[in-house]
Amino acid sequence: MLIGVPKEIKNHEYRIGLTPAGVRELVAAGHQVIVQADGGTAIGFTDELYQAAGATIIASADEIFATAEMIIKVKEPQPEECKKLRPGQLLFTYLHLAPDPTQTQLLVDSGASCIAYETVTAPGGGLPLLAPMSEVAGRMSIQAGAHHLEKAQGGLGVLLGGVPGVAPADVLIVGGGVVGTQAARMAVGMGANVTILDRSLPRLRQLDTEFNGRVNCVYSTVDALETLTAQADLVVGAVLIPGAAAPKLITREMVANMKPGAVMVDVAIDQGGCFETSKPTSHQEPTYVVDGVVHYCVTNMPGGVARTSTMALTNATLPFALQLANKGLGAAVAADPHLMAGLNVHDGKVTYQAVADSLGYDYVDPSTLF
Ligand SMILES: NC(=O)C1=CN([C@@H]2O[C@H](COP(=O)(O)OP(=O)(O)OC[C@H]3O[C@@H](n4cnc5c(N)ncnc54)[C@H](O)[C@@H]3O)[C@@H](O)[C@H]2O)C=CC1
Ligand SMILES: CC(=O)C(=O)O
Ligand SMILES: [Mg+2]
Repeated sequence: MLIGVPKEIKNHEYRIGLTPAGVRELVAAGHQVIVQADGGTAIGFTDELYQAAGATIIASADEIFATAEMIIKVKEPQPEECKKLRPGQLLFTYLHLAPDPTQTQLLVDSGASCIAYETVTAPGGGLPLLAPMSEVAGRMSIQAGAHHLEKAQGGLGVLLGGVPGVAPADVLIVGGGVVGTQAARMAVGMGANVTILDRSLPRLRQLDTEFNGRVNCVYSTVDALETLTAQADLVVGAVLIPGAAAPKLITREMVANMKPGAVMVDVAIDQGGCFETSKPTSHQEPTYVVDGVVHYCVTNMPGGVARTSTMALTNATLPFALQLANKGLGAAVAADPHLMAGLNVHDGKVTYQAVADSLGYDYVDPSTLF
């Protein structure tokens, strides 16, 4: 198969769809890979490294989109990229369609087959292609939160761990999945007083055991959210209903009752955000203030540590990219229901239930198509 890897064009997005090591695996399996010039240069993956791995370097994104049978990317295609997609072409990347009607319509119109990393599933549960970036974003959420709590960044002027004689900061993490767990690990490591809210009791039991009582594990209710947001110095939004728009759990009134200078990091912003006051921001201008509370809502947080993230992402996507390249879309998804779960749009149809429900499309069950 001819596989194309364009350079990412989202704001401050330096990740790339494949590492040179990933290219080498695909080439060894008999495939051809074309990579856009300078696609990975910013993170030390030079054109020479891609060539040494067996890729051909192509100057323009236009040529890659015009010729490749499968496009491997990182971020959801921007409108100019959506318009380059063709019927029968395969797109393998993050999509986050439920909160994004414009992109969804452009992908439907393109006639391409679009697999969303974030809805591919695993036999033991979980989301194997979302997990590595959730690990990164969870860890970064505390780093970003700590930074923006500094006075010069508009924050309250609080040190997460406190010092002997001064109590540590209160960190509230809403959602105890991959992002929430990694955020808790970092916050505990920095000495904060950490509370995780989740709606799943089995998950709260696991977290209680994992953190050996060092983290408060609390069932998520409106009451708990109201009380704990008012006390918090840093709130991390980390809930997910796979493929669907995030529920707005923290209301505008709750934000108004928070301490001025407190910081909220809404990691769930790529699914629309779980705070009523959230709106997407970029690495260039990551924060804004509502009712005195600093909001950090960067939709591509892992792009900030793009070298680590590119390696972590390729580790997870490569086995699926190989299946798709070796077998072609139809045979690959027919053989693997977990990969089929990733198919969000195919040949002008919406093939993921939560996206169809969120945006008012007819849902077409992909298992009826292959
Ligand atoms: N902004 C960014 O750059 C990035 C964003 N993300 C996003 O972070 C979010 C979280 O991802 P993961 O941790 O991987 O998901 P996950 O599925 O591992 O965890 C989500 C958790 O939320 C809990 N939950 C669901 N509804 C809830 C509710 N009403 N109240 C309390 N808890 C609830 C679930 O029980 C689950 O434990 C996703 O939207 C993901 O796309 C992930 C990576 C990067
Ligand atoms: C998951 C996601 O949105 C990201 O890595 O940017
Ligand atoms: Mg995102």
